[in-house]
Amino acid sequence: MQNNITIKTHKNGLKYLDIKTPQCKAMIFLQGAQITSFIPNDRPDLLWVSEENTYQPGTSIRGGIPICWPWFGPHQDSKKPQHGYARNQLWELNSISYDADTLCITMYLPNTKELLNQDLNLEIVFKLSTELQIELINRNNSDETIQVTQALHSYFPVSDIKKVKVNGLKGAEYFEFGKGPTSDHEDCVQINNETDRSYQKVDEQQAILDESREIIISRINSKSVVLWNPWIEKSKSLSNFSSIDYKKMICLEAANILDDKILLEPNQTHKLILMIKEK
Ligand SMILES: O=P(O)(O)OC[C@H]1O[C@@H](O)[C@H](O)[C@@H](O)[C@@H]1O
Repeated sequence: MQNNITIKTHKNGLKYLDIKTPQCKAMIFLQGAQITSFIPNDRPDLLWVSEENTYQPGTSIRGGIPICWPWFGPHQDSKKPQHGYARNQLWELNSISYDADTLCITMYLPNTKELLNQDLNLEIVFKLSTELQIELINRNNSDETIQVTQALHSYFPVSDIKKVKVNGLKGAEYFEFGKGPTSDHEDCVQINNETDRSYQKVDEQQAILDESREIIISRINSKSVVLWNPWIEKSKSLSNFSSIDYKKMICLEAANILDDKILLEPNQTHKLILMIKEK
């Protein structure tokens, strides 16, 4: 099969890259530079996306990997959007190349100066082969230190949330939002209720152990991990999310938040790398 990359229009007008290579299939929306599907050859999708999505321009798609930037969670100023600007903005496509079985797509967020009133650049690189690699690159072009919190808010599909285990978090300190600190002593974390945890200074690799497969998530320059499932009550207040969606997904997010915030010096660059594959 040849590489086949086309720009298509989804319902309600959102544009996305429809990608087919000999190694994988994928969908990346220009809004939010949001990848919503990554299918390595002949395997099930490694990303989850809700069927409830309305794909409205300006509204974050529920699923795939939304980008939280330049802040994570709610802003002190309640007029500013939860999880920052990047996920709802239109990104520009910069380049597409194919080398050594890997398709490389680079995009950048335009107009960051106007949005933030700060000279901070954000770029993303998708490297697609039988594995998915994403690089999120911040560059401070100003002469002042800039603080950033961020996450690649990955939604993963699971067969049944009650049967899923997550390893790689043993001993790491976490804050259940609003409470903490606490830490896990078990080899694996299991989810039985609403879970919204930020693990700090945590190992660089976790795995989601599902009945029939294992998804391996590795991170570089991402000191925090957010583990999230809204369970039943919280689901009711979420956009683009059905009452049973919580059973079929788990978020394990490559992040730098709370005490792991990034302090970017003038002219400094920070590159977070996330790698996702099936074992
Ligand atoms: O509904 P949103 O804005 O996409 O946020 C979803 C969730 O994202 C998680 O990363 C946060 O830890 C949760 O607190 C939040 O509820």
